[in-house]
Amino acid sequence: MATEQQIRENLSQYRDPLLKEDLVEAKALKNIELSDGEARISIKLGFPLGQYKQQLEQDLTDFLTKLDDSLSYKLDISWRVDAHVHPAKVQAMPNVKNIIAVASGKGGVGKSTTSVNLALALSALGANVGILDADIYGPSMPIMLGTQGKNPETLDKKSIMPIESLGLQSMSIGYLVKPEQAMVWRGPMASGALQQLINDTQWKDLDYLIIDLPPGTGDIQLTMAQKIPVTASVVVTTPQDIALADARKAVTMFNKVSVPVLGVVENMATHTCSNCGHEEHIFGQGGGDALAKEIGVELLGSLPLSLNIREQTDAGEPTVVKEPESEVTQRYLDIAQRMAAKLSLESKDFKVSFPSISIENT
Ligand SMILES: Nc1ncnc2c1ncn2[C@@H]1O[C@H](COP(=O)(O)OP(=O)(O)OP(=O)(O)O)[C@@H](O)[C@H]1O
Repeated sequence: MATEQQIRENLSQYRDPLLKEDLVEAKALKNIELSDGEARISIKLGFPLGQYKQQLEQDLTDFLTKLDDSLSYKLDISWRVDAHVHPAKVQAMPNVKNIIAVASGKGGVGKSTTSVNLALALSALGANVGILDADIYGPSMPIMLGTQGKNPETLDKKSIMPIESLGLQSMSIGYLVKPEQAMVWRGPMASGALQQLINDTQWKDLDYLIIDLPPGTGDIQLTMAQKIPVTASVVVTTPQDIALADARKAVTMFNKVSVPVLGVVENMATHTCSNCGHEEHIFGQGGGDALAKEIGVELLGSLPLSLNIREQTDAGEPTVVKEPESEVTQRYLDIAQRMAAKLSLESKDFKVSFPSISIENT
């Protein structure tokens, strides 16, 4: 007769492909109940599951049945995103469980396009997501989300409400000032404006806030990574060597301020012919993979150079919403899920129950 302990042991032999560890080790196993030849197993994961829930249910049932077919298995799989803060950053942001900064070593690699599609992908998986356009000098979020000309409401003359569209909450300096106005701001003023934008926005119950950082690894980026309670980061790169060298700088910057790097996303890795759909590695194969290995981070995934991505995102309907069934959307979903799964394991010993904000009077 099988015991609870045996089922736990069998379960611990299953390595989850997203977490890259077993579910017992990942503290996802919540309960096992045995009665009348049936094992009821409840599992709770720390990231949005989307379609993965059905797949995991099937894979686990098959796996457990193979090891012991004297029982039938009933799986109850659920998820909830936990709030994580880096141990060094004591103060979390109200209503925001996790902040993910998206960076690139240099401009024009498609960081904003990637940020917005990943934010939409996380939302499609079931999470509550916000996006903050931190590119003071070249805000692109209003165009990408089709929210140009919108003005955020203020409640009490201090806090501002995010703009909601396509299921995302968003905030951008582009909603508040004319582009020429911000262009003349110097470094400290730009950092100050940004910080105000971050502190004064009334986000509503976010699982993830994606911050689209300005390109580069200078003072603004460093200040932000230090002053904002960033939980983790993602680096976007293109396969060209020069971009790879710059991407390395971005990873080094996050290491310096002890922000975990969830991985690298390789953008414009291949070219998809808009006539025949043929995919070619125009910059050579495996750049992102090599970089990831060299600096010890994961390659979360690659996106092709595709006319659709450019046209859809630049027209305010990013690919993930415009073509939810497309192969490109599937890639964004896979990357988003890998990213969220990895984040669920970060500083798991430092989990805080949400909300937990400490206010000190000095
Ligand atoms: N995978 C892709 N395929 C085709 N075009 C892309 C892809 N990713 C981004 N682009 C296009 O490249 C241009 C630059 O992209 P984006 O603004 O996202 O880059 P960025 O790195 O955020 O730039 P910046 O450094 O100026 O903030 C945009 O016109 C965008 O539509």
